[in-house]
Amino acid sequence: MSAVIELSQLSKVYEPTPRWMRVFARSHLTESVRALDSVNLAVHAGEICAIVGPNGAGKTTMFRILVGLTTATGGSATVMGLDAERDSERIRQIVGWMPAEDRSLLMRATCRENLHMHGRLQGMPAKLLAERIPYALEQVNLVAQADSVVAGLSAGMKARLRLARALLPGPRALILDEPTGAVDPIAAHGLLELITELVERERLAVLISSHRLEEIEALQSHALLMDRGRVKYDGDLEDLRREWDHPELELVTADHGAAATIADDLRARGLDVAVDDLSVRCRLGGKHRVGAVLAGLGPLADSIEHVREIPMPLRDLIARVYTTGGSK
Ligand SMILES: Nc1ncnc2c1ncn2[C@@H]1O[C@H](COP(=O)(O)OP(=O)(O)OP(=O)(O)O)[C@@H](O)[C@H]1O
Repeated sequence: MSAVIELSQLSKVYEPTPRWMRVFARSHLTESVRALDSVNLAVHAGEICAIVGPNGAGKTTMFRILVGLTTATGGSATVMGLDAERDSERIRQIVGWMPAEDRSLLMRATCRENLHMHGRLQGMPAKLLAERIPYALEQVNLVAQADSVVAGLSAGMKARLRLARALLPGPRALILDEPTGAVDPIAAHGLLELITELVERERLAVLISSHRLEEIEALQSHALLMDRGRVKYDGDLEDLRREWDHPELELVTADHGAAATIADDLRARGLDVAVDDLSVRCRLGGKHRVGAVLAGLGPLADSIEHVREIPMPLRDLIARVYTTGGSK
């Protein structure tokens, strides 16, 4: 099956602002910035790919290239085989785009009016819009609010209206830049559930960026970890965990003497150990696996009452990928 969204060696360098323009520019570049450096990616129909990375990683630049708002300086970006630069008009008809900062909702207009105006600005004929607006409102559960003024809606509803806007053209791909940015955690959870259902129902290919890692984990998606324009990891979050997780092992012992003896034994095997009352904790990883660590305790294991393996939070897992530069 061929990919819906495909990036091949995609690169983008922002050139320094010419000297004569610096006087006029509010902010200007004195050196060139490599925002994307040979990025490869394939997202298929029905697949969500989470783009994760610190500020300046290149997420927004990638999205803007895909929707034709800026051009690449190397490589290519295609959606359903259409080139993001040459076929940008047609791409806009098959890609729904929800930008991160969006102050473009008309607060005094209704949801329906907002969708109508947006559709017209995108060049959609009125007849087509008359069909698409009720469909888009239904997809995001805003039918009851169709004629409500936007100013009176909750942040979660406003985010759903922005999603409805992205759905207007009947897209095959969705690009969502920080979709839950201004939304409280409960509404954010609802929005992500809605997106997941949509993807399954409509078989959309989705690129999504979020600074909230717990959300990305909940999506159970493919993940592209980026740093300063380069790809650090490309794969399933589950595989990422399998490869990089250094879980914490907690052994709860019967008495203080046993806790101290077990801690000494583990330290002698090179593990970093902390003792808290009857509980002995150590971080696993590398050659240290749970089974081997427990087996190595021999008869000492008889004094263990409870064993718990605590996975690393996704935040720490990703930090490990960024900081260790390849050694697991
Ligand atoms: N229009 C521009 N002109 C010059 N440099 C830019 C421009 N847009 C982005 N950059 C630079 O390109 C790099 C990547 O920025 P980009 O906004 O794509 O990253 P990001 O991962 O989306 O970051 P954030 O999470 O902060 O939005 C940064 O160093 C940024 O300063």
